[in-house]
Amino acid sequence: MNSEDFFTKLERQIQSGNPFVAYRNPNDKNGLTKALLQDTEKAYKTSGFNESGFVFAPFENDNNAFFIPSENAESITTEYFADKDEEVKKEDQEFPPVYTNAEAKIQHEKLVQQGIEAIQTGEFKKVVVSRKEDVQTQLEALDIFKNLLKKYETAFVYYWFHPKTGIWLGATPETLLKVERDKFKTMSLAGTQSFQGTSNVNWGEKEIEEQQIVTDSILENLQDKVSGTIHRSEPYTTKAGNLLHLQTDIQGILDSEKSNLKSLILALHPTPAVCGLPKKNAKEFILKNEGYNREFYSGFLGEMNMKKEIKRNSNRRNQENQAYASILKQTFLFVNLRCMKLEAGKARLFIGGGITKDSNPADEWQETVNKSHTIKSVLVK
Ligand SMILES: C=C(O[C@@H]1C=C(C(=O)O)C=C[C@H]1O)C(=O)O
Repeated sequence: MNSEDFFTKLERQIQSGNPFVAYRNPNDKNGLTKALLQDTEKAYKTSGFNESGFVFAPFENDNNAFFIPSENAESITTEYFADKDEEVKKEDQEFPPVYTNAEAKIQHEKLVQQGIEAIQTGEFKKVVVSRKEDVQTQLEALDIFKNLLKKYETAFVYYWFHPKTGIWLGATPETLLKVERDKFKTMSLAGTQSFQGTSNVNWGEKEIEEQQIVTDSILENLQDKVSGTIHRSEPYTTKAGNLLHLQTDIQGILDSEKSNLKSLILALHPTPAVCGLPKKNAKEFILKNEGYNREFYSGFLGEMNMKKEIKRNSNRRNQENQAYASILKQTFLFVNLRCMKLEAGKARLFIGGGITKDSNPADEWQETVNKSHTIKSVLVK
């Protein structure tokens, strides 16, 4: 449908108070933006991950993953492209004043210091600590969503609403897991620096080690679930908004006797990109010391066992050019980063960063400030 109709439908759904999700997968060449509109306010949960729909899972508590079942939702799509002129205008815009709350800074630096000390005593090798920040905004959620769509073509952009979770929006650069037939893809993403006009940059030892920990852990956790070798790229620099990260692409073939979607999710989530290593100790540290509830930040979300129709010609020389369609199931999950929870006039931002033995508390604070720009820049008209 055309974009106007798509957004009108979405507006009606918002008014109805029933759950929905609207989203666009990264780098979609057609700008394909989809929505699933649930027809009742019922809360569906999944713990088996074998249903078809859109899943929205928190950082912690495996039995609390919400989902919108395909069979109980209307599916609509549109091809939405950013108006380039409008986009340029946005790029020119100043970020809202950088939020410098002295107390928040002291608190975060203290948390980082605690993390470093726990690493020194051997509790774990890496931990990801985060904070929340509340920002005023006059914008409606739908306008924020449009801003995200316009600004972040390479990210997974979404707008989720459920009466039980509230409104969440984000633009995440991180794939948790993509599965199509027996092929899977994931990534190791860590290490951050500000984008200063070029992606041709050097990385320090701290960032290289921090990202290597994520790669090694993903490879180890997937080892007994695949058939044959797991392929991985060299680490490379990738751009996400105003930031650069180190990324390694990981892919392979699944062994269907040894794995299913649930076992893969449990093996990966939460990766050391958002939790730490070893997982258990790092998670305990986070839950005990962060001092707030992450809720769905650093959880995961996306299409789960969604039917996808592949059209292809049976024979190129076929004069009738008859198309044959085959249906396959696709899962495309992302880590919920660079996100916010929206309440009346207020956006709660969630931002974190990985701590290793070489971390510096003041730098880690600055990293969270830089990361918060991804979201802050879409909260202005
Ligand atoms: C935890 C976040 O990001 C993660 C942590 C990173 C880091 O520590 O350098 C980089 C990318 C993400 O994997 C966040 O954005 O909140």
